[in-house]
Amino acid sequence: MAKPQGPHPGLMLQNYGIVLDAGSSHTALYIYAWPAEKDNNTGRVEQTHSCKVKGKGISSYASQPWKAGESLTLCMQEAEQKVPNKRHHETPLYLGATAGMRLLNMENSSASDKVFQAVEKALQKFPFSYQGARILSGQEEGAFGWVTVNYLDDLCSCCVLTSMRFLSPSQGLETTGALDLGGASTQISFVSDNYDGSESPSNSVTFRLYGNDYNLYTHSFLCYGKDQVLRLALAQQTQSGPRTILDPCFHPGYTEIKNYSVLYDSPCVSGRKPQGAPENFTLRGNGSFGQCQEIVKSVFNFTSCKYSQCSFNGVFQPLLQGPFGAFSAYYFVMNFLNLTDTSIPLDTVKDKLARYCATPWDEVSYLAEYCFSGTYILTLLTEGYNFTFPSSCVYFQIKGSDAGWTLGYMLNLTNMIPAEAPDKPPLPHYVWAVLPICGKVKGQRMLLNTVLQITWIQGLFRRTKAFSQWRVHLWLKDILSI
Ligand SMILES: Nc1ccn([C@@H]2O[C@H](COP(=O)(O)OP(=O)(O)O)[C@@H](O)[C@H]2O)c(=O)n1
Ligand SMILES: [Ca+2]
Repeated sequence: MAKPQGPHPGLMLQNYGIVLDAGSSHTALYIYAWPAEKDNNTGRVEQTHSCKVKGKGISSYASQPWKAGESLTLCMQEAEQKVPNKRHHETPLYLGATAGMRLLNMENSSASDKVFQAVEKALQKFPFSYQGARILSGQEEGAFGWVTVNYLDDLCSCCVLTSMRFLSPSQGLETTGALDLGGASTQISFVSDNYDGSESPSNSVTFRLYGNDYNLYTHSFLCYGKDQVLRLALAQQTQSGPRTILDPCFHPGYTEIKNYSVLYDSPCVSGRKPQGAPENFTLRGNGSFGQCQEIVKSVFNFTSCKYSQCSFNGVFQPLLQGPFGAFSAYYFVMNFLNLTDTSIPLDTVKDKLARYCATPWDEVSYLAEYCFSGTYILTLLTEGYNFTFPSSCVYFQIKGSDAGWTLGYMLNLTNMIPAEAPDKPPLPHYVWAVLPICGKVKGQRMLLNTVLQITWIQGLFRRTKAFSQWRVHLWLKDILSI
């Protein structure tokens, strides 16, 4: 179905918003734009530009905080070029930091404050409307990722419509879960019919969508991002303080000298450094997927669960309900390994990964960590969260690789999607629903022109004024592909 024609894009006055994603491994800047017209009922927020900040994440500048500010300059100058001059002053600028800064704040809160001061000083030099820099809670990170996933077009790139059913508004609209894998934390967020938020309320975020209450389940596992999990796995293997380890998660022929102090310099493993360990140890790869998976499994705790059911580490998780969009490192790693096709049987995926891990290092020769990361992702999904493949619809790409919490964060803070909401019935009389079965997208698209009105019920963000005014209108369009 053809999209509704608006005015010529060149004639349209655009609004802009800028979000800096200060992740544990690096910072990225995103520019979003949307039509400024009032009463515009086709308004969509689109990402118009992104810029990857050179160097590491801002938490890595703990001992030289001014450098954290400086590191942002080039991308900010680029943003000055990309946003038209006359819109600069009205363009809100946000910086949200995630698990890297969460860990630094736990470890050394004055260092974390200094990093924020430096970042703030640098950002305020630019002509945008600076709205603050802060650490997102894990819940916010998960919930905003979910908002983004459900806002983006082309949600169901791995789902085919195998059945259509009518849903009355009281039955609600099927939403897509969000899986975010970072370097230092990982988030899972989804709506499950079996979850009303009463069990483990700290995992619950309640939205009101079209007069329907949705209980979003969300959890962020700090230290379970892929870079920190690698530390956990290495800590597991070096508890006796050896000079050499034979690591099955690295390719045969791979060797690396690792420093004990550097490895154990993270709150995720602190206090576990073996007494009397030498300065360094040598990591030698032996490329065995099966053994690697055993090590990776050992970083999950499955023994205690005080709830009706848990994922791991005693964390409550309701029954999975899909489809799910997996982004950030899920996408980068699985795309690199050519394993994004979740319709292939799990054993085939494991065979492929086993072959990759067993490939000698001199044939791979760069990017040493993909065997480990692939093994971790597979283990996290199947053992940690209990996804079954190929029947669980998890798709590893959402419109490029830029999906993340940033768009959802901006939609919320600008209080606007669309601020100029049209007076439309909240739901059409019928809604097509998708059964999440993995496969190829075929055929035409249905236009679902729908307004999702989200009201934050729980006082998750009570402390900040902007959040207490949460009232976001989301247009979900084109979400169904048949
Ligand atoms: N092209 C890219 C970009 C990032 N990544 C990884 O994606 C993860 C992004 O994490 P992040 O910096 O957002 O960290 P968190 O603060 O979200 O935990 C890191 O592990 C990066 O190494 C990647 O594998 N390939
Ligand atoms: Ca991230």
